[in-house]
Amino acid sequence: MTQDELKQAVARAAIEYVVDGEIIGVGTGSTANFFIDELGKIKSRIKGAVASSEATATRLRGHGIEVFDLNDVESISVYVDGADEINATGAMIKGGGAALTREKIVASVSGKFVCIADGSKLVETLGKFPLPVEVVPMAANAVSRKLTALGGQPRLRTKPGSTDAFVTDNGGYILDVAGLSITDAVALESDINQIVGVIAVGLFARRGADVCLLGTGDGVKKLTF
Ligand SMILES: O=C[C@H](O)[C@H](O)[C@H](O)COP(=O)(O)O
Repeated sequence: MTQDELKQAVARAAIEYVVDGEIIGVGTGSTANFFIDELGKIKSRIKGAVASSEATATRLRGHGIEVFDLNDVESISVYVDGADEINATGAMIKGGGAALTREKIVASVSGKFVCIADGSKLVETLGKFPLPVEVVPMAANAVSRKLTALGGQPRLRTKPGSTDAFVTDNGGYILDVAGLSITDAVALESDINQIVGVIAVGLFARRGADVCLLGTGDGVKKLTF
């Protein structure tokens, strides 16, 4: 199976977690897009969705799914999203698609986090994928120095084909931090959160996934944490 076929398989499997009549939290990225397309096929079963990015909101609306402002929602039963890396404890690196901050917010108010990923995302130790850190633009260099002191090699994310800084939905910049071998994800998440100027770090450790649907050549494997 191709990587897209694996992503589509886990997206289809995630429909099992949809609670009829409820508002569902929806992540961002290519795997989440397959899930949105599957949601579109059963949109009559749900009340609507809370999106983790403008791109996800646009795709949801394209399927005729109502998108709710999180401030107008009391609770979310299930949040479905991809990951850049996930380890055996359900801790993840996220933010490859620049949506880490809103993803973390929606995940934090959701009852169950269902991660959907192709098998290549399961790793023994987090950190081979550069860790995204969203920062207040004026603090980019100051935060970079602190991340270097933590042993990382931060690089400012730029727009494709440009040297201009990429700007997130929230008006932030992203530092992608390479060179980290993350053995204590909870501690590192807390340390980076403490750095003044950091908006959010793409380390989902304190609030990791509850379930991971992993697409492999042998079918969809379900990991629970
Ligand atoms: O910011 C984007 C999200 O964290 C994505 O879930 C993550 O980057 C994985 O994306 P994809 O499913 O495209 O590999």
